[in-house]
Amino acid sequence: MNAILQLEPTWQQWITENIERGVPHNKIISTLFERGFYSAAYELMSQQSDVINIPYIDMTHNSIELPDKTVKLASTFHPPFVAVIESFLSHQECDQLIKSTEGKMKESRVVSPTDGTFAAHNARTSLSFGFQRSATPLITIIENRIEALLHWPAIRGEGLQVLQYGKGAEYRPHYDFFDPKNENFQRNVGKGGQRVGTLLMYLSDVEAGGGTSFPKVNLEVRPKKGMALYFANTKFDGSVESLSLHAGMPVIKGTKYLATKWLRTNPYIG
Ligand SMILES: O=C(O)CCC(=O)C(=O)O
Ligand SMILES: [Fe+2]
Repeated sequence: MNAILQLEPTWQQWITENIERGVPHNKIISTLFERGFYSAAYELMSQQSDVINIPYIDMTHNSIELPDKTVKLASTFHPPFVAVIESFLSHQECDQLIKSTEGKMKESRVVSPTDGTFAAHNARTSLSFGFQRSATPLITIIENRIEALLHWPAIRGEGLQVLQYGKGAEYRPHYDFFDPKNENFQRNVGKGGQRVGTLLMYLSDVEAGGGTSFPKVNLEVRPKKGMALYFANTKFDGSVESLSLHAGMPVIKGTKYLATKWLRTNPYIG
């Protein structure tokens, strides 16, 4: 059964009447989000191609057909919007991506809240390497897959970052969006706008620890090689989603490899 049919008849009628009256889809979707009818909102988003201002996943089926493979939508959650996609990358693609960073990994950096520059910080103790967009044929394939999954042009994305967390390494609770109240906001959004969403791709299994946790909503996703985790950093109206606070939990046993894709509002020129 589709999501709109699962609504009370009065809501179904409300949607039909508003569409017939010519109310812009964006307005209807926005109201559905406000009222907590997330599935119906996403269903409406996937039925029309007007300008949609957030990335979205077609949740009408449990599998999603992407240009080069079919993936499985394993779990969804709201709010904040979180989706888990199984077998997004093959094991071979994961291994190849890790291999392409050999000898290139450096201490990860974070955007400093005090001056907006990138600097190493003890809140993020992984090693990382940042690729340019389309840096390798495999990265281009992955970027096209992300574009199709999220209905978001590849150009509105930063280059892929590959991260390596050894034992004890973590990324403490943080937001991926740039804080509009911070005076360095303009400097960070200047190159492509806000970071509207984040797609994490687990490149390895981890024996213990290393989950991605969302402490404000008591949710934790365990790493699984090839699995992807998407979460929205902003709401439908573009404002920041404070529930998207998240952390890479310390690795207890094993090594965690991850690829991170940050999506921007506008084309990102790196
Ligand atoms: O390591 C994780 O699970 C989270 C990574 C993360 O938050 C990020 O790269 O922005
Ligand atoms: Fe993050």
